[in-house]
Amino acid sequence: MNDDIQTILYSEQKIQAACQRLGQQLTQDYQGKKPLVICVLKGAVPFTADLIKQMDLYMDIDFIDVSSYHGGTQSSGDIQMVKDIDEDVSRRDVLLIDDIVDTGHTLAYLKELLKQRGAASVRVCMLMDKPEARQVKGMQADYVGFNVPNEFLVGYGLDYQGKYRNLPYVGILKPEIYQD
Ligand SMILES: O=P(O)(O)OC[C@H]1O[C@H](OP(=O)(O)OP(=O)(O)O)[C@H](O)[C@@H]1O
Ligand code: HPA
Repeated sequence: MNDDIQTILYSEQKIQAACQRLGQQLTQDYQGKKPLVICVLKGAVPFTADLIKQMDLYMDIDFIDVSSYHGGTQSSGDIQMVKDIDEDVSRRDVLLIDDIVDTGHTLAYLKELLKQRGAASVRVCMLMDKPEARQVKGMQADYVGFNVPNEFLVGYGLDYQGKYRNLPYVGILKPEIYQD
């Protein structure tokens, strides 16, 4: 699997340092609160697992699964709910955790959903932001680990055709691996 990678952009060490920095900031900002942390499946699993260990807070954790990349490298823009959360979000301080904001369609859908359900506050923590790919104007995360170039990335949760999520780093695939 590692042989399929052309370039490593964010090493395991850099990612862990980002988790530590973000975790400290979140610990300060949510002091005295008990946020409902929502991990966006499947890509945010490694990031959520590492980030919450750096947050010195009481919290509830839930999971939501929405999908718009149907196997390839292009967002369809059509978001489908695959698995909803179990918790009631009304009057909760919600912290949404995802691996990447790219076109912004997923984030726009999730923010609207949580607002409609009556969350007291909704903040978003992303490991990566790809600003050049944005299609939904003004869609931003409140906390960001890295601003990334406009490339299709894999690893640390990010997949290509379901693979590479378990890489401990984020990188770019060799061109011959892509099939679309
Ligand atoms: O800003 P966008 O263009 O909407 O892209 C961002 C979303 O795409 C990926 O999820 P995906 O839908 O591929 O599901 P997955 O996490 O299960 O891979 C990623 O984890 C984000 O949730
Ligand atoms: O660059 C990416 N790689 C994998 N999945 C993604 N989902 C949005 N952007 C990406």
